[in-house]
Amino acid sequence: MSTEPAKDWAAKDWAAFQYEIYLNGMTGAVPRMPTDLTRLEEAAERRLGPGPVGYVAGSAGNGRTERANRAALDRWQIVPQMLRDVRRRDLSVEVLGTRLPAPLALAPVGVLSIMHPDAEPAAARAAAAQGVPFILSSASSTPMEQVAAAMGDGERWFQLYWAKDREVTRSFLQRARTAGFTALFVTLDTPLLAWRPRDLDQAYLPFLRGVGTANYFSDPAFQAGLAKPVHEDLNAAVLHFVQMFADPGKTWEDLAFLRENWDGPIVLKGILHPDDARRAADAGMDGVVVSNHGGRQVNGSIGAADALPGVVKAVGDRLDVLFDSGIRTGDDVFKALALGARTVLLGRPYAYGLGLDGQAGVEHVIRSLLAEFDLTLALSGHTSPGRLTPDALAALPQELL
Ligand SMILES: Cc1cc2nc3c(=O)[nH]c(=O)nc-3n(C[C@H](O)[C@H](O)[C@H](O)COP(=O)(O)O)c2cc1C
Ligand SMILES: O=C(O)C(=O)c1ccccc1
Repeated sequence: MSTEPAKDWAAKDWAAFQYEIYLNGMTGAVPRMPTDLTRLEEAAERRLGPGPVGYVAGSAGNGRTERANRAALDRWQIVPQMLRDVRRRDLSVEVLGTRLPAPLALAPVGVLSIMHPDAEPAAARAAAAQGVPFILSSASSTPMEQVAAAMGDGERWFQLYWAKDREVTRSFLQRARTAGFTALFVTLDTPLLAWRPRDLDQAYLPFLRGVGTANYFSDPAFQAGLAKPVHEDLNAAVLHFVQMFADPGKTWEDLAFLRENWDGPIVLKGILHPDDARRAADAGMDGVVVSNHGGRQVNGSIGAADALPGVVKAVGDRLDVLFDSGIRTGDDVFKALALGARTVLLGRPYAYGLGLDGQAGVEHVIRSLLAEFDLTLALSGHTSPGRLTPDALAALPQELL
């Protein structure tokens, strides 16, 4: 584990942003985007229309799991403590052997070009500028090598959709390593795409038009499975992508293949059951992301924050437990950390930020969330995310649920 101190600017930046936004009050200049990140979806929809925003906002079935994600966070309340000298705060955390300036990473989100033409490179630059890791999706609109170049000296984390074709997976891992990616996030909850009525009813499925296939279409192992080059038969290439990008046949035994082909940290994304968390630890994995894919896969599944304590109890001392699904505000970050997550990932809000203002929009989202989290931490009597425990929370009284 590295013990290097947090980058100097990191903790100060969120406080600087608090002042910058606050001092607008002297001139009356309002920010270009809402500082309440729960209002971004509505703003993005006005700008971009119902197709792309519907795809990002959408979830599985009738949205029960998305609501469960909110309910699972909302059922906890923070119990602030006073007179604890909170002038000096350090938001840094250690994750996967690396010190991060704050307990936040951008979740892998595919097809970002539907939100903005600058797509993944813009999100990657924003994340690097703020010192926050960007997890690049396998289903990105831009080939991984180009996104890696945009990441500069930021953390390079890659999310793998574990393809049916071994050679494609092997090739992705090799390319990712060559491009300088260090940690691998393997998403397990999407061996099939779920029933998503909003997309079906709008017939808006971007990858069926070839969006989000850049890593595949540029891959020699993928191309080897095509009768004609991609540009000569786009539909055949898209169908080939659809039938091989995921694999419902995988089992725990297959993890050995990834270990053999990746020498950095491996994190399993989409873990909800404590037994699965134990299997991940037994298989020598370095972390898990407690996540239900933002409610986009199993309708009726457990809210992610309701699954978090069980996973932390099962494996919190054996590997790093990360969390996503439903994080929207600073107090959500606080609650997830108090329940035992080491870091949270943010999904939809940064995609909306990208849609509204490109790289600057993503930076606005990161800075707003961390500024709010820093204030929540301080006002609740705490100075460091690593020291939060469930004692900082109380369960909402049953009659108010
Ligand atoms: C439009 C969209 C595309 C996504 N694409 C991927 C993906 O390619 N790989 C992946 O592991 N997760 C993907 N996810 C899931 C996110 O990584 C993350 O788990 C989820 O968005 C977190 O929930 P939140 O949006 O409530 O923050 C996607 C989510 C959205 C909204
Ligand atoms: O939409 C998603 O949630 C997702 O994970 C995905 C899968 C394939 C292509 C693009 C996005």
